[in-house]
Amino acid sequence: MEILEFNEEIKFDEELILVLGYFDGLHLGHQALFAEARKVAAVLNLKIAVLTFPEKPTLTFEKFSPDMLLKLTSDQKRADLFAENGVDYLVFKDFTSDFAHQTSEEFSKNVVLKFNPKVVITGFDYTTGSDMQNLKSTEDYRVIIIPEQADDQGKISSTRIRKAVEEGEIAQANALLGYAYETTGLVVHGFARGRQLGYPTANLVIKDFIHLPAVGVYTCDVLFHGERHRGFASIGYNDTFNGTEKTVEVHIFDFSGEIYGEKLTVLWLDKIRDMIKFENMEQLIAQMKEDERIARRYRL
Ligand SMILES: Cc1cc2nc3c(=O)[nH]c(=O)nc-3n(C[C@H](O)[C@H](O)[C@H](O)COP(=O)(O)O)c2cc1C
Ligand SMILES: Nc1ncnc2c1ncn2[C@@H]1O[C@H](COP(=O)(O)OP(=O)(O)O)[C@@H](O)[C@H]1O
Repeated sequence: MEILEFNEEIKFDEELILVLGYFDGLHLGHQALFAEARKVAAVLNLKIAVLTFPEKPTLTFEKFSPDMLLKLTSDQKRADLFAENGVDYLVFKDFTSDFAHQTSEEFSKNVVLKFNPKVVITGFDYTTGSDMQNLKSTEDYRVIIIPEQADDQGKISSTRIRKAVEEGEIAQANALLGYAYETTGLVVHGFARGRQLGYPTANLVIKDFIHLPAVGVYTCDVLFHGERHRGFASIGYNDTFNGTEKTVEVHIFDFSGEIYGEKLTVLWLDKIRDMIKFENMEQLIAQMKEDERIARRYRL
């Protein structure tokens, strides 16, 4: 997959299938667009381009709050997901006022046609231009609009997934994403208490602007040095020790070694319980033993 910046000069000579959207999380609803794109691309023997934005378009329209920068995936994971979904050209455009204020006709001429598309694929609620129209087929390209993808609770949406993640409903979030929600961080030093508990934990500092699961204890898998290990993790304030800072910590089962400075990816699988403020360390250890049984038993 090639990653490109959309600018005045961009022009594809080959014909393409163009997919349009922001795609936070690339969830099952989004994946339906790419499934269609792959189908059409195979029939027409064309490559797939996606035009997307580095940040959410809402930044251009609404009063800023730092939450608006939070995403379901890191930029790296998002690029990986586009590649897994069959995208050949990932093209980024800053969603500026000028871009937003184009009419749909201008959008078609200044943006869509630069991709030389045979077919353009969007979601049912994707509108273009200041006139907020659905994109329409022209002499140059055919537009396919993918209908709403839903489950028994309604539309599959990034909003629903964000809510599930932030409420700790990880299994639900994963079901809507079609993959395990993940967080990548750098292993840094904590208070060196974990080893006393019998469960050394890699404390993660997270540099990406992403939604974190709710405070609690989770079953997880950990990607580390190209291998996948089962573990359990805690997100919270270490209440038993009167902690004041929120930490993300993970213990990897059947592993020992110094891993400071390493990058780990935690795949959140299921919530085990809420955080508890225990009377003493022994109670915490007893509970963690029970948590370990649950986490080890969890089957994907
Ligand atoms: C699976 C798991 C469950 C945990 N549950 C709790 C808990 O219920 N209450 C609590 O205060 N701390 C809990 N912790 C956090 C421990 O307090 C923390 O890992 C320990 O203080 C080590 O901190 P350190 O890495 O800074 O040394 C849990 C940690 C893990 C890995
Ligand atoms: N099974 C394991 N899972 C996670 N980290 C481990 C494991 N075994 C050893 N470690 C190492 O121990 C460190 C955690 O020890 P801990 O006592 O919790 O101290 P601190 O929280 O100060 O780092 C990790 O950062 C890692 O380098």
